[in-house]
Amino acid sequence: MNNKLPAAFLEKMMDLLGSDEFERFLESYDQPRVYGMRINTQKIEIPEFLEKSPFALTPIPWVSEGFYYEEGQRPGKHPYYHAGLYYIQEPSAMAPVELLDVQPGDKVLDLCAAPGGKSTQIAAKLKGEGVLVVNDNHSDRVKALVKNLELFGVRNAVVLNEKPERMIPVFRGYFDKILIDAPCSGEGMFRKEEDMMSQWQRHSVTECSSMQREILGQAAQMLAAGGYIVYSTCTFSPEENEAQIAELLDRHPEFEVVRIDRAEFAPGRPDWVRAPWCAEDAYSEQALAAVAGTARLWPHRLKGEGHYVALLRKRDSAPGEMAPAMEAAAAVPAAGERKRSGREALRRGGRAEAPRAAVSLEPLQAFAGELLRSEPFAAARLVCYGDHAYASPAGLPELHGLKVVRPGWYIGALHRGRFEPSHALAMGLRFDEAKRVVSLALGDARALRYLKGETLEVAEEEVIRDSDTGQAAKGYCLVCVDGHPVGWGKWHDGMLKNEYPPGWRWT
Ligand SMILES: C[S@@+](CC[C@H](N)C(=O)[O-])C[C@H]1O[C@@H](n2cnc3c(N)ncnc32)[C@H](O)[C@@H]1O
Repeated sequence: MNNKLPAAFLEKMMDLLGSDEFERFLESYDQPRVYGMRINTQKIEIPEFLEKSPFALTPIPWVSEGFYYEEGQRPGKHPYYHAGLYYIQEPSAMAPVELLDVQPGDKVLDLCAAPGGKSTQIAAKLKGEGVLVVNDNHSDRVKALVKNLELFGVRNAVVLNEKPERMIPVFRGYFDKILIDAPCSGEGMFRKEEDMMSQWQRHSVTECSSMQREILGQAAQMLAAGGYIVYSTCTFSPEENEAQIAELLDRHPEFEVVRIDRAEFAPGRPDWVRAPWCAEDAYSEQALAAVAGTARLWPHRLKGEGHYVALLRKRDSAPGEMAPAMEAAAAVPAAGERKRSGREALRRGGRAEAPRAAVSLEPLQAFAGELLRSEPFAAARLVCYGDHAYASPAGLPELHGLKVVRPGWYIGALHRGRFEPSHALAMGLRFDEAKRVVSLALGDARALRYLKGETLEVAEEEVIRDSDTGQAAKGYCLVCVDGHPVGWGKWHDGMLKNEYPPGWRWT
């Protein structure tokens, strides 16, 4: 494969790495690709997953939830995938979130988030506590981001489709942690996606560098004093990596590099911030020295495609720090007023209308009383956008004026006095949070038939329900496979009507 690599890329890597290391780097392109998956610890503990995993897994050293699986295994074709028990992710791409050290309760921004691999990793670390704002400026890519968050069962994420500069007035100084997984020239993707080679041109590095510079400066303004930014790329060029960090340090003296010390990772290369790749003498010596504390993941030094990661801290009393954005006033809609459809707006433009405090939540409350054992949205703020109800994480600033794709966990639709639960609600619940469940064993042929969208024969005694209250079998049931929710069904008279969304079906 290495004979397909762009000549200008090879020439540059030879200059940077020197002949010995360049040889090893080049040989890595002829090694077989490695494959990774990350266990969703929000849904299953690692030992339990390992015990029942149908895949041969070996740990990825730099991420506790990450495992290599073998070529030929197809984790995307398994009911556990449909239950959101793992995310398939390139192993070195798991490093940035690990280094961000997200804790439950943090307010975290994933600024360039689609399709959401790293967002799901952050969400698992938040364990449902705190606020996760995910954003991507590309409206089509945001759809995959929404789907992945729903599949993962994330309850506390807000999805935006915005230009970062428009987010600054809303989120100035708000976040504890920000991930910038920057758009880049993708040199670390050549082995995984050969198309990236044909797209790569020398000038794409220059274009990406100017985007990255802008995004870093914008993110810096949304971080609270004492907060952390992880900046990452899947490319090797110093213009997009060390030079970006050196420039940020010179422009924003309130930032410092936190040294990344992991045996598997190589240090950042201040000596590569030089002509002809980078402007000579453009950065202070102090900033250049600091970038040695950033990290490079090389495909010839570890089992992964390659990444660059920098961990930055904004000092506690940053000069000119603004007050954090104010929390929005509680906005639980009042009962009995008119509803309007925001669903269409979400579908067409990927964007919600402004919330309306006008929809009766009674049908939702009745559904929750009948079906839910726990109060999964108790800590959130219920908001209605048109006919659609969301549980919005508490502590969010007012989002007016922003392109909001999901203002929180999508709970369902309120139509003509009825409530239709969303697929996202099913995926965010646990087995023991529902009062009416149809639980299918992994080996039960009906599990696959459910995922294919078929109606199932289910005997009344198979509907697990609240025996204390003499609950009827008829109505919505949470369908689980091997104890993990996969969607809704509606039971009536020995049949389970399939509510699995068409776009999610097993094909
Ligand atoms: C490397 S990808 C992100 C991958 C993602 N973090 C993941 O793990 O799945 C970079 C993303 O940045 C988005 N992007 C490009 N320019 C942007 C900008 N100015 N603001 C926000 N997102 C941007 C692209 O649409 C792309 O989805």
